[in-house]
Amino acid sequence: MKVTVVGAGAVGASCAEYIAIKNFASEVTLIDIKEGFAEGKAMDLMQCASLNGFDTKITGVTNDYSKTAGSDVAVITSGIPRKPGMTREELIGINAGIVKSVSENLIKYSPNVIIIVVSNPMDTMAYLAHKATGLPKNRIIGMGGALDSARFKFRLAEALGCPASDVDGMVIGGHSDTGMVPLIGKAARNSVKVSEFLSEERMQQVVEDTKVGGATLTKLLGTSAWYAPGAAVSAMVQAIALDSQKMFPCSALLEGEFGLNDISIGVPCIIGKNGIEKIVEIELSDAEIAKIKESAEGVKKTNALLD
Ligand SMILES: NC(=O)c1ccc[n+]([C@@H]2O[C@H](COP(=O)([O-])OP(=O)(O)OC[C@H]3O[C@@H](n4cnc5c(N)ncnc54)[C@H](O)[C@@H]3O)[C@@H](O)[C@H]2O)c1
Ligand SMILES: O=C(O)C[C@H](O)C(=O)O
Repeated sequence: MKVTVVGAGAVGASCAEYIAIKNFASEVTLIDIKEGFAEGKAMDLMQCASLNGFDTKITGVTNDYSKTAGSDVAVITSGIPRKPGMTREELIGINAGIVKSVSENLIKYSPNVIIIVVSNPMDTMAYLAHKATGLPKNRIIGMGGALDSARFKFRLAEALGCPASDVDGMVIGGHSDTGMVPLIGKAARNSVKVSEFLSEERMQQVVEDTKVGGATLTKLLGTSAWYAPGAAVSAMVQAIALDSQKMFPCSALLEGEFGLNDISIGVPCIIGKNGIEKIVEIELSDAEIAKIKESAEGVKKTNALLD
């Protein structure tokens, strides 16, 4: 499998590194607009091959899309990250133009590619990639929910005093500080609902900490996070490569699912060799439905800025 990662910055490089370490892809091409940057990152990563025991060939290229030809999967991380105090939505002015031109360039050389959109504001950027490319809806996947769910599990494990591997939980809705919907009522520790262990107040704290997970890290780091985002993307690419049929919440173009239309937003999806194999319409409580509808209104407001 050939994977292109657009943007060799913090998230792009982290994603390339995790893909290589997991050793499931034959080739990763990093592409960036900054002269020599992707080449440098690729060389640095390739010098890890003998140390970390991977065979994936990583190459870097400056803005030459012919070198991305024949990619099975492309990950778009190009664009600016937020600074402390900013929202993801404030990035739209710069990132929309980047994501549009990158998507168009990618499909010129890789007509069968599956695109994973990471750049923020991610749900709107995924929607834009659909509009710019006209690709079938299974082939454009927004990454947000996989990361938000990992952060939810981290916060749940912290509250429960247990390893994250004991915990199951999912975040749907928009990938924004206010729009995320952590499904706390369904979260469990080894099949036992977390409400058996945690007070209502503590569960609410977990929900709130999860929703501002990205902002909390941005404040600490001075820019947004990259390790968990890179790991989340690589897990999705792996599910495509191995046709795992694994369920991740992803930003998918909806046509009536969950009562929503003409929007890309986080919902549970089965990921396999065709990208989004299926959107899973899980049963939601009335409160959860109200929250996802409110979240969708927020995403639609941001989408309207594209016009
Ligand atoms: N969806 C998520 O869960 C998630 C998680 C983390 C970061 N992000 C987003 O990902 C994006 C990247 O974050 P980062 O921390 O890697 O930023 P970064 O600044 O470290 O890297 C971005 C890279 O994109 C490159 N770039 C800019 N325009 C380009 C173009 N037209 N073609 C190719 N490359 C181009 C830049 O030169 C830079 O190297 C941001 O928008 C950030 O908000 C999203
Ligand atoms: O928080 C951000 O701006 C980056 C990303 O969306 C994240 O959740 O880490």
